[in-house]
Amino acid sequence: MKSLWIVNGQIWNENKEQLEIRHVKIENGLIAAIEDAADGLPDTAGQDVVDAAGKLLSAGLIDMHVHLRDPGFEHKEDIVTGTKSAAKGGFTTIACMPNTRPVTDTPETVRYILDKADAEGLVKVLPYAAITKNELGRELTDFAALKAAGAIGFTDDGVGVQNAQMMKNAMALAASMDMPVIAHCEDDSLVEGLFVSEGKFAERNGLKGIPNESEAIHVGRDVLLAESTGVHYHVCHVSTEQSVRLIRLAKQVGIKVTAEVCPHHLVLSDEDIPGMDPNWKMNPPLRTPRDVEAVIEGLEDGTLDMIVTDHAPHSADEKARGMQLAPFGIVGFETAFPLLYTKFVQTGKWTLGFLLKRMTSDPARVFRLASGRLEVGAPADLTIIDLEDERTVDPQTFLSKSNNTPFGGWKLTGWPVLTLVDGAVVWSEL
Ligand SMILES: NC(=O)N[C@@H](CC(=O)O)C(=O)O
Ligand SMILES: [Zn+2]
Ligand SMILES: [Zn+2]
Repeated sequence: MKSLWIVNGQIWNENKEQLEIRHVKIENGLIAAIEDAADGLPDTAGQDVVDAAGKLLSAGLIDMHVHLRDPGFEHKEDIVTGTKSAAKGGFTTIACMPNTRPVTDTPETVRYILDKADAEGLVKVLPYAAITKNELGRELTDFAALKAAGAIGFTDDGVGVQNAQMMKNAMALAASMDMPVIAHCEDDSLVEGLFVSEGKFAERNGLKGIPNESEAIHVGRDVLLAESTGVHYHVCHVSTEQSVRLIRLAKQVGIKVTAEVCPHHLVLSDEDIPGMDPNWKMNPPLRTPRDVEAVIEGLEDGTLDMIVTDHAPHSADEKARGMQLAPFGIVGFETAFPLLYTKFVQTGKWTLGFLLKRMTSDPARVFRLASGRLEVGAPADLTIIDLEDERTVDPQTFLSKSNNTPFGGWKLTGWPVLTLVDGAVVWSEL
């Protein structure tokens, strides 16, 4: 079988904290060799070659929180368009949420997702299964059967598990089978009917806002339940200062908790919302500038382990219903890396290595994935990114079926140009 060489790529050296030019050889879907460019070009006669000169070569990005909407909401997205959109964004592994129709609460639906992703998807798809049947919070799903079918964890993302005993039972059962519980933290009684955060935007518009405690109350409850059950507990889309504080404390006392944060919660606050525009409506809502500072700090000190997009496509019709009635959620794959690169790396706040770590090896570490590292023997899941390329975000060009984003018109730098999964090019504009 032919090998593939990616020559002249710039690879981040974690120890030296700098980019170095390397030639990477791919064989049988794995990284077979990484050679120093100082030794000259390798002999590539008869083999495939991609020239990555002047560009970053990274382990493929990993996104542990996405909505592919398949089965059931294919007017928003499906496994083909969702994985295309992910590939274009530089992602090679994504984990999809179970708030589908039917809810991913049976082995059949888990297998449907895995089979379709295998046959038609462009990137690796890891399905989560629901904690409770139909995500209604009343009755646990069949964890053992769902795990056997290939689910990688349990979550009712989209809604919080309201009942503490239900959550405790779920955690105890998940712990007994070495599976994580992933939580959308939201106390319904504090949120009912509200759609923006407490803060300046709500005040200016005469709206009652969602209080920060609605999220943090669940985080506090759940870290205690994680402590008593010993489960690996993972907190979804952390957005408040209080949640960061609770997770930090929980980690300090050795509770097995991990957490994620979304690009929009790192970059936007409620004060940036331009008006009653549903493309700025997502759950959790954009919080105050103080919360934005806190989640950035949390990500920097490792309290928050990884960045996830929470890619949440909704159709133009659904988003046209106005701020109050439109569904929560924004798409994320095709802007995540350039957004964060522009806002945090180009400004000198983070190193490139830090951003890459939080989007590759950290999610891989937390969820024990084989990919996420650019090293010999690892799967050749790779992304080439043009760090000089500046483009204006045009939602109409998204490969996602949906274009609900607040970032339209933003000038961003650092666009993925080629994505490989198991050594095969799944998307390229090189
Ligand atoms: N994040 C969102 O605003 N929406 C998500 C649900 C979720 O992630 O909780 C969705 O499914 O649309
Ligand atoms: Zn959620
Ligand atoms: Zn979600």
